[in-house]
Amino acid sequence: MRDAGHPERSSAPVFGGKGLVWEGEVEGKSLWEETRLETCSIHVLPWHEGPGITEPGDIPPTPEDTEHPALRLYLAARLHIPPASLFPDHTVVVAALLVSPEGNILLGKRKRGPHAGLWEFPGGKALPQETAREALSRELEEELHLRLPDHLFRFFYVYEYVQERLLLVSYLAPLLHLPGHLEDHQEITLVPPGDAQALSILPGDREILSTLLWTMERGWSIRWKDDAGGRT
Ligand SMILES: Nc1nc2c([nH]c(=O)n2[C@H]2C[C@H](O)[C@@H](COP(=O)(O)OP(=O)(O)OP(=O)(O)O)O2)c(=O)[nH]1
Repeated sequence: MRDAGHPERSSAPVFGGKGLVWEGEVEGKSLWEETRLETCSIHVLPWHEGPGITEPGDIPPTPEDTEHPALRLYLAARLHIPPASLFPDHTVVVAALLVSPEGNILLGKRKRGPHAGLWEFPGGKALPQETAREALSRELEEELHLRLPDHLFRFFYVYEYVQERLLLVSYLAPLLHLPGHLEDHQEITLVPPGDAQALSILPGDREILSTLLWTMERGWSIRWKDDAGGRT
């Protein structure tokens, strides 16, 4: 795994902070399941200009066709391209926002290391050859013996730790079952996203949560509705 604090790297931001992609819905159906990108409308929150919406047809076909880092990572996720391969000078960390049927989010309290005692989302560093889904599946299995559902990515948020050259990418997914094992965490909790902000968490996670609340205040639900492979 690459060292996030490598001294030879410059600290110029690629993002200038953060980026959000939220998939829209058509007739209540998550567009993640749509295979045709041209039918998809997504909300993008550029870090400088405020919220914006891309219309169907505006979405570039591949990550190479856009300079927009959040869109690049979003397209990589949809097209099963390893996210770390797009940003070879960065460490890419994938984190899962796992939502219970009640709408609570799962957090774990770190057992060891520099962040011991802090709450975080399950996840870890993506290996260069891994897709986001593969990296998350591996981390969730290793850390918590948790199975990753088929439904993923309706909320997709990128936070950059500029000095560390670390990109924290979060993906929303339904929590299918409770963890069977705690490897890296001393305890876990399930809390409403608003309450999670009162816990001791890392800066990137605080941004993720406040952006999640921002979207929820605008009526975007974090709960899964139904259909193939998901649950209500
Ligand atoms: N897992 C996780 N890491 C986070 C979160 N928020 C956040 O800023 N980070 C940062 C902390 C670390 O600098 C980095 C992840 O490191 P990690 O230690 O979890 O990665 P890893 O599981 O692959 O562990 P290792 O093999 O490098 O020890 O991302 C989060 O919610 N979950």
